[in-house]
Amino acid sequence: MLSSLTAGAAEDAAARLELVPFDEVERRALAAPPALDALAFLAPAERVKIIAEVKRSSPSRGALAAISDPAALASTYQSAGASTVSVLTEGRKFKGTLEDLELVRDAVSIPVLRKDFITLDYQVFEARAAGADLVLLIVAALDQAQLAHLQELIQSLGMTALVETHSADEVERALDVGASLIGVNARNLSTFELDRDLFGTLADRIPAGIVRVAESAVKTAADVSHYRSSGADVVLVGEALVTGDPARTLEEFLGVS
Ligand SMILES: O=C(O)c1ccccc1NCC(=O)[C@H](O)[C@H](O)COP(=O)(O)O
Repeated sequence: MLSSLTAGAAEDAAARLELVPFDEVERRALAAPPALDALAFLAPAERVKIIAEVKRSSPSRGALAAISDPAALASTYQSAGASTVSVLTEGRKFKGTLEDLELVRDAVSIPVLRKDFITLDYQVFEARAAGADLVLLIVAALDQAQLAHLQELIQSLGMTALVETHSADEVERALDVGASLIGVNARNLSTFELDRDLFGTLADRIPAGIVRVAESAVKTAADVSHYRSSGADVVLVGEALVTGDPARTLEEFLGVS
């Protein structure tokens, strides 16, 4: 599944490249207002921080929420205490768009993450042009040379890469390219199996000074608490927020010490 998602996202980017040539998207990226310092917003603190996701649909769960106004949802997240908003921009399975990201960018003053299947420089320039401060890099979708190159490109544009892992070997690969923000996704992106204990088994491999993000599979505040007690600085939540009352749910999750 991961390889088909990645191939589909690259195909869609190639179609957009026909409309907006590479040089133009690069020019827009370089002309965009500077990116926010996401690491400052996500730095370890006394309380857990939350990246709140705009998620309409997913391959594992199908349609989750209509979300006709992503900007309003993002504003709700910010008011309820989110430290960053994640926007799924993949269209085929997640029903997201880059326009969603632009709308969210204009609505909030906290960092915005482009969550997609990124393999191309073009997608990174698109992210910056749309106002993203962070870009997701999924280690399993990239070889080491691509990972190093994209991480460097993201940094050179003033953004931060959230480098996503799912095994000890992938954490090593993230460290090798100098990632400063490492996510452990509880979801196996090929089988969709969820393992809430995976973060705890990998957290010690991520040295102090690097921000640790536990991603996916949060249903209740007890799950946030579980990640926090296993060493998470930040927890990334999608489905539980968009399918419930986003403000109340987020406030409840942030109540975890
Ligand atoms: O969510 C999916 O089904 C999925 C399937 C394949 C690749 C990626 C997928 N999701 C992306 C994410 O990692 C999540 O949207 C994110 O971590 C939030 O997860 P959740 O809180 O469980 O909605």
